[in-house]
Amino acid sequence: MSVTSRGATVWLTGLPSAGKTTIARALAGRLVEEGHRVEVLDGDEIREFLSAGLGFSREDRHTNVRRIGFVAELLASHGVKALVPVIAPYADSRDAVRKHHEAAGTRFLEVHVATPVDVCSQRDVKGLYAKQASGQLTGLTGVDDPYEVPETPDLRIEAHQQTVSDSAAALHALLTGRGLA
Ligand SMILES: Nc1ncnc2c1ncn2[C@@H]1O[C@H](COP(=O)(O)OS(=O)(=O)O)[C@@H](OP(=O)(O)O)[C@H]1O
Ligand SMILES: Nc1ncnc2c1ncn2[C@@H]1O[C@H](COP(=O)(O)OP(=O)(O)O)[C@@H](O)[C@H]1O
Repeated sequence: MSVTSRGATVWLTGLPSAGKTTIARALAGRLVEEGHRVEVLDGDEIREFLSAGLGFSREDRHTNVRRIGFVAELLASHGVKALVPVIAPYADSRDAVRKHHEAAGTRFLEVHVATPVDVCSQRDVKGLYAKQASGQLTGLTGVDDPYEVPETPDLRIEAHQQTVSDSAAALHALLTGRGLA
């Protein structure tokens, strides 16, 4: 089987505004150019459709992450590189997704986009950190809601210390090293 037809889920976990989506899309562009089939399962889009009605409680986040993991595995099992830029703040949810993939014999890579909260809050792409600071929002991941840092990710990207293109290249190298690119 060629590397382009080997499916895998690549989960990019990290805080809001860490750069998960930006890096996933940069990697996706490169993989598509090389002939891979790629889907980016973006958290916001999923929450509008597949997870409509779910909030940000621990239980709802767990449900959201497991649903996304289910869809990613289906795609990956059919030869797609499923790139998932979704916060997934709880280790047990991420483990459940990993186990689901292992049970199906589908590759799963966990990537921690480790941008620190002070950098994320300065970027504040969606204005969530400002809302939290002014009391209009509570339960923001990394501020007043938990983010359990992955202990042994397949790759940890210090994304604030390098360019988007460097981060995408590091991810691509991970895939190459695992026989997936
Ligand atoms: N309270 C709170 N905490 C964290 N994030 C919040 C919250 N409210 C809204 N958002 C926005 O929701 C986007 C999607 O979240 P996810 O589905 O990735 O989150 S989770 O894995 O279910 O925790 C997430 O997208 P990203 O910024 O792309 O990470 C946030 O912008
Ligand atoms: N080195 C970098 N790596 C990734 N994103 C960066 C970097 N420097 C600045 N950014 C910007 O930070 C923002 C990250 O937003 P986004 O990718 O939507 O984050 P997330 O999906 O983690 O919420 C984007 O506007 C991106 O252009």
